[in-house]
Amino acid sequence: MAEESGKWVLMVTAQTPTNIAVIKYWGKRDETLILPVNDSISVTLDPDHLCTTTTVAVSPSFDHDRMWLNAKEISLSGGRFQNCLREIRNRACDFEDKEKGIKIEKKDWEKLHLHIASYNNFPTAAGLASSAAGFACLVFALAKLMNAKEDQSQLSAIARQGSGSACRSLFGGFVKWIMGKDEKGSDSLAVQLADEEHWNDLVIVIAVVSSRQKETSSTSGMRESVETSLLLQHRAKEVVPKRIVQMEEAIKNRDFSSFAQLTCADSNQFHAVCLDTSPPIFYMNDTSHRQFSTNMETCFRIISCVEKWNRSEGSPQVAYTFDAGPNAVLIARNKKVAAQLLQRLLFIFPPSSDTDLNSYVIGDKSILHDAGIGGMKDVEALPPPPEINTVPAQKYQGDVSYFICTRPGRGPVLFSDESKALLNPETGLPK
Ligand SMILES: Nc1ncnc2c1ncn2[C@@H]1O[C@H](COP(=O)(O)OP(=O)(O)OP(=O)(O)O)[C@@H](O)[C@H]1O
Ligand SMILES: C[C@@](O)(CCOP(=O)(O)OP(=O)(O)O)CC(=O)O
Repeated sequence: MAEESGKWVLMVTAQTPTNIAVIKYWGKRDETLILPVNDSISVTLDPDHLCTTTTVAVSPSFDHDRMWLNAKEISLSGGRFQNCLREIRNRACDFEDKEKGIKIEKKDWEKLHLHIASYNNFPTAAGLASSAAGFACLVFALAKLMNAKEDQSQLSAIARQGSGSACRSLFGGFVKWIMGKDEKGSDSLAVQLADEEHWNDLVIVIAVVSSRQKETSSTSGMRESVETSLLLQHRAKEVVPKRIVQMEEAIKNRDFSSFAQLTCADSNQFHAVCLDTSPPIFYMNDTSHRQFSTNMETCFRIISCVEKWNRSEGSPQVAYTFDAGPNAVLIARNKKVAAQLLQRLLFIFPPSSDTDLNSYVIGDKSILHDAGIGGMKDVEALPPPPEINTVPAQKYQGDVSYFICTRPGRGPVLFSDESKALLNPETGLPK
């Protein structure tokens, strides 16, 4: 290490996207290494709207590893954090910055402690894949800090040990997590199927029905499904392998009909597996009982709205998918369809009277503009969707918390601009 070893703090800041699975990962064959029972495929979401930013720092003046998540100090003692830290430290290489007088040899990384600060710009642990963006960002940033030479796929195999779905957040666009065969997990990693430009017509609207923490975590939910659901075994062995081939083909050919049909069917089967679990798991609800029926009904209303519209058009316009929570991720075939979708959603789920439209529809505001909606007057004037045949068409004001308009997005990036760092460059403590 450099002579004036107490003086310096070396930092790296990175930003990493979340992802939404269109062929779901549900079930592990190895709990510690996080090896799945089937391949999965996801779409990376635009980090401009949903992302994690993480700063990692190292300094001889730090006396133990520390982490702050969303400005609160959290423990790093959990096995998943420890596994990621150990794997990255094993791959650390020599580093030198002559200007700053910093020299770290491979063997020094073992002894040096880390400070980590991370911020999710969306709700944590609410079924919006915070663990995916979070662990991907941690591993990506640490790999850069420690000068590791691994490529993105090799890094994905480390992020996987933090949270399975995290391995898919190491790439932008369309990503496949190959389940692999190796007992040690060396071949269970993510690969990019196509980048974010490949199918840039797609628009994604997320209906945030609840941002509360869920009752059954994905980790324990899938463990219970592996132990008790026969449908899960059938799904992993017979259904998913065929769907993976079809989904890869649909993505390659930008075949929206096939993409939508597979996405909806796979989401529905994942929730069917949850219901087939003993005791059954209902993810389309909320931890609070008062909200239970409302959230459940909201999910079914969204599914029914999309199903009816798709049927009336004769071919799918929108795909829906739900992870381990009640939030609907809706993928529209293009911007025009997305504007029509938003009109339908705002007709059925107008904001409560005390909610401002600007905070009710966030993310890419151009979709609101394309839908011809500039204010509450335009929302009130929306006609009922023509395919709805109940007269008068029902409205469910306040049943959705807010909508996020986004699109397929890029993979992790590094920030060279120090103003983006979450740690103070002098002290290594949160800013
Ligand atoms: N930015 C982050 N950096 C590191 N770890 C994070 C970060 N954000 C979340 N996590 C970890 O992920 C956990 C939350 O994961 P969990 O699977 O419960 O929720 P989720 O990922 O938001 O939802 P889901 O995976 O069902 O979509 C947190 O308790 C924390 O351990
Ligand atoms: C429903 C899912 O979102 C499940 C995600 O599970 P996690 O990756 O959060 O689980 P662990 O590996 O135990 O951390 C489907 C998916 O993302 O493929």
